[in-house]
Formats: sequence, structure tokens, C-alpha cells
Amino acid sequence: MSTAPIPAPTALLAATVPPERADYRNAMARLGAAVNIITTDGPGGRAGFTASAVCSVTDDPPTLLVCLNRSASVYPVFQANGVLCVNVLGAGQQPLSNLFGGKTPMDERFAAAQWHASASGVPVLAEAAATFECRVVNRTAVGTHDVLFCEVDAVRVGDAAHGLVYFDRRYHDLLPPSAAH
Ligand SMILES: NC(=O)C1=CN([C@@H]2O[C@H](COP(=O)(O)OP(=O)(O)OC[C@H]3O[C@@H](n4cnc5c(N)ncnc54)[C@H](O)[C@@H]3O)[C@@H](O)[C@H]2O)C=CC1
Ligand SMILES: Cc1cc2nc3c(=O)[nH]c(=O)nc-3n(C[C@H](O)[C@H](O)[C@H](O)COP(=O)(O)O)c2cc1C
Repeated sequence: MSTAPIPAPTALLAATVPPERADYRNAMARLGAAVNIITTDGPGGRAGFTASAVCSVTDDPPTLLVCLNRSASVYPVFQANGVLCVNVLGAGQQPLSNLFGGKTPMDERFAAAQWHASASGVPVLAEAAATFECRVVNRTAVGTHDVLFCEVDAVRVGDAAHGLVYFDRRYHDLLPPSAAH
């Protein structure tokens, strides 16, 4: 029978103290992510915001998630509409990300690019790396954010093959391997 010592309770406690918010953010800054503009339109009006907290959940049925801060000005609009489009940005679209991530008035954000309407009337970015037209089918509040679970009705893959990544609090264009050397 093993006689290994049981760790002291204080050591266990120390291991479970959550990191400070700044430490958590410093570490998260190293978790590179695609940059997306999330758009909506409907009874609540037209709105869009920049989001890096987007990921695939399952491909059957095709479902992704978007994390939206409840303090964002766009929050009630997304709540009212229940439909959205995830527009994945490509290389060179950093200015568009900044517009949708700041305090810029909504008309100014949309005036900076070309859009067409999805079947449900949501703005779809013409020059996106990829787009996902979705219905919000579930939502869960976690801390400051709502996690929106979105079923995908239509996808498009754009011509721009070079991506845009947010890493270490800066944007990075993903260049083809030949251009990176
Ligand atoms: N998930 C989110 O809500 C995110 C929000 N932002 C917003 O953009 C601002 C600038 O971000 P950074 O330049 O990356 O510097 P930062 O130091 O504020 O954030 C570093 C990283 O921490 C995470 N983060 C930041 N704020 C967060 C939040 N409220 N909830 C969950 N995760 C969060 C993100 O991964 C972010 O890239 C942030 O202060 C925030 O307002 C940025 C990235 C993700
Ligand atoms: C690179 C980047 C990524 C962001 N990712 C998210 C995100 O995933 N979720 C979120 O709620 N806000 C995110 N934000 C912040 C929103 O874009 C911002 O709060 C939103 O545009 C609402 O701003 P407003 O309240 O001025 O309208 C991000 C901002 C930037 C610049």
C-alpha cells in the first residue's frame, strides 16, 4: 500500500487562487486569434463589433460560438435580432477591425466597407476571408459575457487567402510562406 504524503491544505489552496485580471489578460494576449466582425440587422437595428472570441463548436449541426460583453453598446441589438454573420477578416483589414472595435458611430463603421444582405437581411462583408451566416440558437451568461451559440445557415469562402491574426496586442498579416522568408 502507498504511503505517499497527502499535500498540506495550504499548498492546495495556493494552487487554486485565480490569477489577477491583468495576469490573465497578459497570458491571453499570447493566445493568437483570428479577427472577425460580427454583424446583425433586424428589429433591433443594424450593428457590428470586432470579436476574437469566436470558435467552432461542432460541425453537426454546424455551430460556432461568439462571446459578447454585456456592457457593449451593441449588446441589446444582438439580443433583439437573434441572427448574425461572422465575417472573418483577411490581411490588410486591420483598419476595419479598429473601426468596429472602438467607440465609432455605427453608420461610420459600415460606411468603411462593401456589404451585401444575407437571406435574413444581415450585412455580409464582401471582401471577407470567410463568412458564416447564423441564427443564435442558445446563449449562456458567463461572468461579464454572453456566450452565443450560433447555427450556421450559409458559408462563403473569399478570394483573399491571407489571414489576419491578433497576437500580443497587435495585428499580424499572415503572409504566404514565400513572402515570409
Ligand atoms: N473577449 C473579449 O471580450 C475581448 C475584448 N477585447 C477588448 O479589446 C481591448 C484591447 O485588448 P488587447 O489589446 O488584447 O489588450 P488587453 O490587455 O485588454 O487584453 C489581452 C487579452 O485578454 C483577453 N481579454 C481582454 N479583455 C477581455 C474581456 N473583457 N473578457 C475576456 N477576455 C478579455 C483577450 O484575449 C485579449 O486579447 C480589451 O481591453 C477589450 O476591451 C479584446 C479581445 C477580446
Ligand atoms: C481585436 C479585438 C477583439 C475583440 N474581441 C471581442 C470579443 O471577442 N468579444 C467582445 O465582446 N468584445 C470584443 N472586443 C471589443 C468590442 O469590439 C467592442 O467592445 C465593441 O466594438 C463594442 O464597442 P462599443 O461599446 O463602443 O460599441 C474586441 C476588440 C478588439 C479590438
